[in-house]
Amino acid sequence: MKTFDELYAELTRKVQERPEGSGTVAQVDAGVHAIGKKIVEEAAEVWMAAEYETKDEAAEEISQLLYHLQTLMIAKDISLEDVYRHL
Ligand SMILES: N=c1c2ncn([C@@H]3O[C@H](COP(=O)(O)OP(=O)(O)OP(=O)(O)O)[C@@H](O)[C@H]3O)c2ncn1[C@@H]1O[C@H](COP(=O)(O)O)[C@@H](O)[C@H]1O
Repeated sequence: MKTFDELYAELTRKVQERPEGSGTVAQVDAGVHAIGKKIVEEAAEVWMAAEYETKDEAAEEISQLLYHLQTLMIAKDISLEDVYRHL
């Protein structure tokens, strides 16, 4: 189990170190347009899961959406503080 902040730190490290086989590195390299499409897809999956699937399935879809939002943040050099300042 990991927190939002811990995942962000892990993904940031991965993108800096570029380990072989990292999906995150591939996502960030694919760029903002590709990540944006993934976010829209994942958001729709969250909506559908919340309407028609179990609580646990909805939670899993939410975790995937949060992951893809973080890849966009990293691709755009947006820090946690940049976001939290608006909460
Ligand atoms: N939390 C996640 C995570 N959530 C979602 N995803 C990605 O999002 C995809 C889920 O999308 P879908 O359900 O739409 O599945 P899919 O359509 O088969 O996916 P694609 O064909 O589009 O890749 C997964 O296949 C992963 O590629 C994630 N990929 C990685 N992480 C975590 O990120 C960290 C770094 O991962 P790597 O960079 O891969 O080492 C690790 O701690 C991982 O657990």
